Amino acid sequence: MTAEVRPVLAARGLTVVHRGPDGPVTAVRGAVLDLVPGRTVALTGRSGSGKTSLLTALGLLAVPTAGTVLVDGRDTAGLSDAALSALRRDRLGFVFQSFHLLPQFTATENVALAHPGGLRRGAGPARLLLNGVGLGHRLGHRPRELSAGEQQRVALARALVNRPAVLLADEPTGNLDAESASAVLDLLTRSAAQDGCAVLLVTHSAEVAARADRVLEMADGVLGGGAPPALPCPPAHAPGAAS
Ligand SMILES: Nc1ncnc2c1ncn2[C@@H]1O[C@H](COP(=O)(O)OP(=O)(O)OP(=O)(O)O)[C@@H](O)[C@H]1O
Repeated sequence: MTAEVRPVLAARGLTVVHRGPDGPVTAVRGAVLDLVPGRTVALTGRSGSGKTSLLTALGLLAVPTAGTVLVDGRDTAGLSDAALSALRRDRLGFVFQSFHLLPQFTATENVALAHPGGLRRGAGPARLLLNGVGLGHRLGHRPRELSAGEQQRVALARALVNRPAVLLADEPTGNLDAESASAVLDLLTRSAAQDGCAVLLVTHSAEVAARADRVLEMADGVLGGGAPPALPCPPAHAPGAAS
């Protein structure tokens, strides 16, 4: 019998309406979603279907128009900006389409700065993660001295260095060749399997989606269902695992 696993991040009736120049645009319509420790969910859908809007609301970066996001079973509606930012820092990791790396810092420093121990204590873990995504030879490069795909991998390493409970990644393999994409996917699936991280990744690639435990499709703001996870329950040490 499979033990029930509590979601670390959940959406209930999540609706996002943008105010566009020509009037409101409903980007997400009542999404319901559970992300559980140790599982990877791929989110697919055509351009403009609402994937980034959903990710942004799930990541507590924008207040939804309706519905709510729960972190560790706790409703985040009405939390102060400080409380939301603490939840983002302590529980969530992000990889955005634009990487938001700090231009004056090296690859190692960009990753280490996101480590709870700061630059000094984070440098070792940062180097390990950068090696894991094939950037061991670019540790001292600043963002402008890196290709787009290399910057994307630095952003992924930065998102993982504080061992987040949830990783939200917007097309983390979008700029990568097959070999680099495979290294990134290995790192993501390893983070899920070993650290119990719940991963949600937006992708246009059928190959990437095939490596996820579950695939969900968005169409015109509606989040469709997907095949249930094929894997057995996540590791016993994962937070939130029911006894
Ligand atoms: N800030 C905004 N103001 C107005 N409309 C917006 C805003 N952001 C997104 N939209 C609209 O909301 C819809 C969903 O956009 P979103 O970026 O979430 O789609 P997406 O599925 O991530 O697309 P892509 O695959 O191209 O990145 C689109 O029609 C878009 O034009």
